[in-house]
Amino acid sequence: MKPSNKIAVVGLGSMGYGIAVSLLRAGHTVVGLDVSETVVENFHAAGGATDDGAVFDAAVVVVLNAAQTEDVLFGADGIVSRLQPGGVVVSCATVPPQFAVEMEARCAAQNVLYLDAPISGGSVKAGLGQLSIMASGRSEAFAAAKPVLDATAQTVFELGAKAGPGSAMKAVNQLLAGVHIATMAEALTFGMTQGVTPEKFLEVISKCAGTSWMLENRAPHIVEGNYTPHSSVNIWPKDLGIVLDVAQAAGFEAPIATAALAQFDAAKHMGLGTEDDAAVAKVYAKQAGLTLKGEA
Ligand SMILES: NC(=O)C1=CN([C@@H]2O[C@H](COP(=O)(O)OP(=O)(O)OC[C@H]3O[C@@H](n4cnc5c(N)ncnc54)[C@H](O)[C@@H]3O)[C@@H](O)[C@H]2O)C=CC1
Ligand SMILES: O=C(O)C(=O)[C@@H](O)CO
Repeated sequence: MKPSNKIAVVGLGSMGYGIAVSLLRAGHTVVGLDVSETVVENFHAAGGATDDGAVFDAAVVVVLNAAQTEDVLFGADGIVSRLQPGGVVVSCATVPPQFAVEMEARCAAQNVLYLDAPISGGSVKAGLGQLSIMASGRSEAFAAAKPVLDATAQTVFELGAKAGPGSAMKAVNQLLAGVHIATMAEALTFGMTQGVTPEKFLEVISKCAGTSWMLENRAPHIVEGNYTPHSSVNIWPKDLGIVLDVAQAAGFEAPIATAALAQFDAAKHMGLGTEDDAAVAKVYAKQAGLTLKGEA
């Protein structure tokens, strides 16, 4: 790609918005696309370019799931048809590995490269251009995506020469991440039954061996009673569903991931799907008759 590239970012949510801002900061011309007009307008105000209909060098796709990704790539006005020959799709949503394999083949049929590029680090690191990216794809896809990766990632793991291994590694991460969030909520509310306040839990356990990245990232949301979604409850039935589907296909039992999924499913059924995933604590609080900050 040229020094200043024309890049589309499709999906300006918790992760995509920060990715788009990081690309702007690196000097690229960035068109932000989303079904929400409000976030598109916000991105324009932050320096996003107007879509003039011209072709893109790269499209970074950061929508929620596989169905949305497929629609964005190949549906009506699909972004693949807007890429120049040899342009690249950087596919960042968490999707099943086999889906990534299929998208790579369909892109190749239209002379477009595909990088399987799931992300980790949360919305703050997305905005700072400090994500970890678990990437796999052809060397040409890595080369075409380099300006995007340089602007958005602290660490790019090159996990294979075809799509699939990137998403497989992301599934491994999601097994841990989902279990860690649910376990943090379980321990925090268990502590409340023993007179340990959420504030004291966060202060003490974050400095002890039971801590985790997710505990330190998500427990403050419970302490503050602020469930504005940085990563929604709805992500977890999807991601742990992917984990368990992959596990089942491999003949592998994952009982702890299964238990965590049940807690996120319960949160979703309580109407908490669009809240921050720390709201899984409300499932435990309800069962135990506890009141969390911000709850009536
Ligand atoms: N939030 C997080 O901390 C992390 C999320 N992820 C993954 O990244 C992906 C994005 O996650 P979030 O940003 O949290 O989701 P989000 O729900 O905040 O953002 C998704 C955005 O895509 C937009 N969208 C949906 N369909 C569209 C379409 N057809 N065309 C244009 N825009 C469309 C939505 O309006 C929304 O703004 C997911 O696959 C998630 O699992 C990965 C790592 C961290
Ligand atoms: O950052 C990650 O890795 C994650 O998948 C979570 O923050 C889930 O949304």
